[in-house]
Amino acid sequence: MAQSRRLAKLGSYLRPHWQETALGIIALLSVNGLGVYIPLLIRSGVDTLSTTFSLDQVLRYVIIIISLSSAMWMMRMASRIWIFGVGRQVEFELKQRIFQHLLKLEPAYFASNTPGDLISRATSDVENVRRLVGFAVLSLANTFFAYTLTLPVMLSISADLTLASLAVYPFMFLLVHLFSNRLRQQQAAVQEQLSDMSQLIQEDISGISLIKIYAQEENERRAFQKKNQALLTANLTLAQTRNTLFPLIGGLANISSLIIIWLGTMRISAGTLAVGDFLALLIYVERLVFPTALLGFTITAYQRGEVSIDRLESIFSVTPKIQDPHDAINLPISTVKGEITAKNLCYTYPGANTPALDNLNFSISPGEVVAIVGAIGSGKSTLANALPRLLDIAPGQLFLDGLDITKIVLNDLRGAIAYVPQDSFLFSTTIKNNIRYGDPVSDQENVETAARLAQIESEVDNFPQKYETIVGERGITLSGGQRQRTALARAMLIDAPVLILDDALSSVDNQTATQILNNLSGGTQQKTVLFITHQLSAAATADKIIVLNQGKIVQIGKHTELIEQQGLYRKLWSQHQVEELLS
Ligand SMILES: Nc1ncnc2c1ncn2[C@@H]1O[C@H](COP(=O)(O)OP(=O)(O)OP(=O)(O)O)[C@@H](O)[C@H]1O
Repeated sequence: MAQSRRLAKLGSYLRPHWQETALGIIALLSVNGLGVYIPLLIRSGVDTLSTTFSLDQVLRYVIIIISLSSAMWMMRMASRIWIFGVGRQVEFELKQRIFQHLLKLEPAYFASNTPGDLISRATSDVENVRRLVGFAVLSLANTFFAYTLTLPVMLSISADLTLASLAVYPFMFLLVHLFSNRLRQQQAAVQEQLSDMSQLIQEDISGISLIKIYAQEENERRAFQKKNQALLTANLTLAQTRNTLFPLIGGLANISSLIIIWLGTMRISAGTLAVGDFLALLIYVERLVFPTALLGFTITAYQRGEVSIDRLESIFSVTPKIQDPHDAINLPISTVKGEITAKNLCYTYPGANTPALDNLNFSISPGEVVAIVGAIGSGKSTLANALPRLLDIAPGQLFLDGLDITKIVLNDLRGAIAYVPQDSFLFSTTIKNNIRYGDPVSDQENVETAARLAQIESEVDNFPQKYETIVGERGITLSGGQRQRTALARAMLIDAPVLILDDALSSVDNQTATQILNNLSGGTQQKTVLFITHQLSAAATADKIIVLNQGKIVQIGKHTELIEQQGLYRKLWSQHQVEELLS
């Protein structure tokens, strides 16, 4: 990103907090104003007292200087509170923005952007921007005021001494300039390595059982060591650059103090410089040493923040592909009948060579129970994901109640569909909250009814905490079948006119599956059900079966019709019967 655009972004982060930022900067200005005034007071005190010494005078100077120094200290505190506070606010808002933005993006985005990388951006990159907005802004403003206010006064006291003491500064700025590009690149490398490592940790923790089953601990350990080593190398390279630059800056800044002491004392002994002027100059040079020595840290914080701005903006710049069109049509759930039509429906995954859905045409009447069968990878889940627009389907191909799904308000479309995906994901909360996820205010009775329809009720009753049992990370871990039926109960709780089950009964035994299907047909007279399954005995009970092969519909019909035809369904059915006999 170009420097000007980065600055514009930085400005946009600060704009909502301009008042606190302005107050902080005014406070810094006052700090530096007092920082210039106090040495002048000391000079006048020294000059006065060296001619007419009196204890009263000393006391007066001491009280004034202590009061002004206290005011300066309070102003410095206030500047830190305001500016660091803005940093924290910006951090909060960025995290909020990232999360909200991610929620708007389609699942395909998360297939190509790993959770580890996104987590690292939402944490350590946001942290870097906080330091840029807080520490770097404060430090840069402070350095700027220190120079612009102090230098004119120094020059007015002794131009040649001031210029002599500043002789080292061009070298200092040259150094900073030479190092800044290198620092930015090395900082970016550290951030990348950190993301890589977060991703590996995240993936390994999710796949821990697999690692153990395949005895890959050693390989994973080595892979981690490699990433960790790369991070260490990147951090050390960066530290090396910083450790070269910072002491060089600090050393050069100290040289300017030495120049003042050396030349100043010579002038005092020659009688061409007053002691008060010498003291004031020395204090000023010392005052400049700190912000100058800090310049290295400030620049690092600034550049680190810039790299992170780029990394965050690359998330914000992704526009959600699936969103409401400007002329979106409302479809209140109570009016939905559940008629589904596909006209030449095609879908190709980004980067794939062949379509996952290839010219599908079908029509499903309201209340129909339709089974979708076919070999692995034939496009069944893709079809299930297309209807609630989890995929970016082109307009004019898929219709609900005759309305193009891409024209329907997304929330209305999704509200009309209850969906049980292939992986029965549960949140780490109570069973009750998992079941009523789609309707969080639903009462206990509804939750229990849904659990009964999904055949999970008796098992939940056996848990000590029943529906309050926490599942997942810090609670009971459910079996695959229990997870599936909890996910099924979640879909059953919503009174949606369309129900999509993507292989949602694969982990339950035949008897339970049949019972659930009976509940489904009994309780869903008016629901349109799309039912993906590998269990052909379940498919046989459907009103209609759609047979997919390599993304194409190869057969549509009732079970009794399809087994009469030569074709894929008859082949699958024969295989199924052999499996039934063997089991
Ligand atoms: N995110 C993706 N990116 C690219 N290709 C994908 C993606 N998801 C699925 N595919 C491909 O699309 C085709 C259809 O996949 P889909 O998951 O719809 O099959 P399926 O019939 O549901 O299979 P299964 O019975 O195993 O669930 C497959 O060739 C698959 O490799």
